[in-house]
Amino acid sequence: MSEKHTIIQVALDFVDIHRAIKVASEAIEGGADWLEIGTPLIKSEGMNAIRRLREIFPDTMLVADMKTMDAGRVEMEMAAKAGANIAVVMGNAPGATIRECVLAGKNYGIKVCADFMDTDAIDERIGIVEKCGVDYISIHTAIDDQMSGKTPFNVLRHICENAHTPVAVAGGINSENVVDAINAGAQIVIVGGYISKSENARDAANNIRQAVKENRRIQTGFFKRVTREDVRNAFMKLSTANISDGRHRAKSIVGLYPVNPSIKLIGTAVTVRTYPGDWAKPVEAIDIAKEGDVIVIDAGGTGPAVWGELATHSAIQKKLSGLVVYGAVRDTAEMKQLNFPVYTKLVMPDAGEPKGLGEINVPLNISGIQIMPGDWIIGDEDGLMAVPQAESEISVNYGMDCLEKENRIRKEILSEKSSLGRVTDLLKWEKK
Ligand SMILES: O=C(CO)[C@H](O)[C@H](O)COP(=O)(O)O
Repeated sequence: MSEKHTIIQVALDFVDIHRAIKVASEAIEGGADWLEIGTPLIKSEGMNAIRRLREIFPDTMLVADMKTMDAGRVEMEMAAKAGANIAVVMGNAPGATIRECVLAGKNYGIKVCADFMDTDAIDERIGIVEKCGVDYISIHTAIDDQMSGKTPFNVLRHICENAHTPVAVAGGINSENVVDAINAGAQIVIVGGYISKSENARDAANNIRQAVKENRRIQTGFFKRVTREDVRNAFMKLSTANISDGRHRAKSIVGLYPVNPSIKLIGTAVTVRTYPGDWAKPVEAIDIAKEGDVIVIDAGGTGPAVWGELATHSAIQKKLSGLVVYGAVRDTAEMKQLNFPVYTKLVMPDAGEPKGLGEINVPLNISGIQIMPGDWIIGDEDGLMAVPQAESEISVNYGMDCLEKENRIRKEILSEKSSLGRVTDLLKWEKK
């Protein structure tokens, strides 16, 4: 490996070989060096994925991300015989397994990379795998850990300074933070989602190449893990469908409809439980709420109205983000004119009385969905989602992952004049 040339390894984390081949071709055109047959692809297609990529890319270095934990010999042998140049064993696999991988690697002519994910006593472990004779080590933040904001960078520099083996880095590398990887001393950058989910994987690979060459951050709106401070901006990019998909088809709040369907609602909940038609607590809540909050009212799912034009003006004065009412509102013409996002069960002209019953900032349950004060409420033309405050980062990051994957699939459907079924090989994945 030349000292100056940073290796760009594209991780093909697909379940379908056809999509992996498309991205691999684009990425190589864009300047990627090595192709990684990702673990999902290996699990889905087996060693045939390596054989197929070897046929198409006879001269490219192929890395089989076997993530071996046991039976090192047979797994390295399989990868080598299928055409891989490098195979991956987990850095925290038993020492005996690492040794077997290295011996098998020598026997079958492939290199071995030890992959470290969320490893305790990492210096000690690296000492062990180096003693066993691995050829590379990788410092890796698992995709699932990335979703709560973790990155590989906190240990990377220390490892690069102390390891005796070339260091690779993986885990959310993109055209902005790849510079941090290089500056920390990584010799191989493993890039998965930033390239494989890009609508144009060629340009994405090229961006990584340019960023590395010029030691420059190339801004990207996607493929970045969001931290708590950026959650609101990230929710702006997501649809309620993305949010639901990202949390394993999480259920939405049903039975409420947007007064202004084209205006998105995003904010943190100030909750109100009141008696049907009693608008005292809803109006008091406006004064308690802070900028960016959404008032969520459970008024028993029935009329009379607990909210109207004057309350809407008041909420706008306080810079609130919207209103959700399990009950009734009125003055919807003004709400539309004022562009205030409102979701309600009912609309009716008759208001109730301000009796002062009920409570502010108590847990609510609307259509089976629990809403706590401070939870995120997101509404769009498809409906309403409530995201628990503690899950906001994870929810946004998995939602972004769904959005990014859909962007790539849409591009494949349009550019190939194809269909969702054909692009994703749907028949193969139907339940048997
Ligand atoms: O091995 C992997 C997951 O275990 C990925 O290939 C690796 O994390 C790179 O993907 P990304 O850049 O999307 O994190």
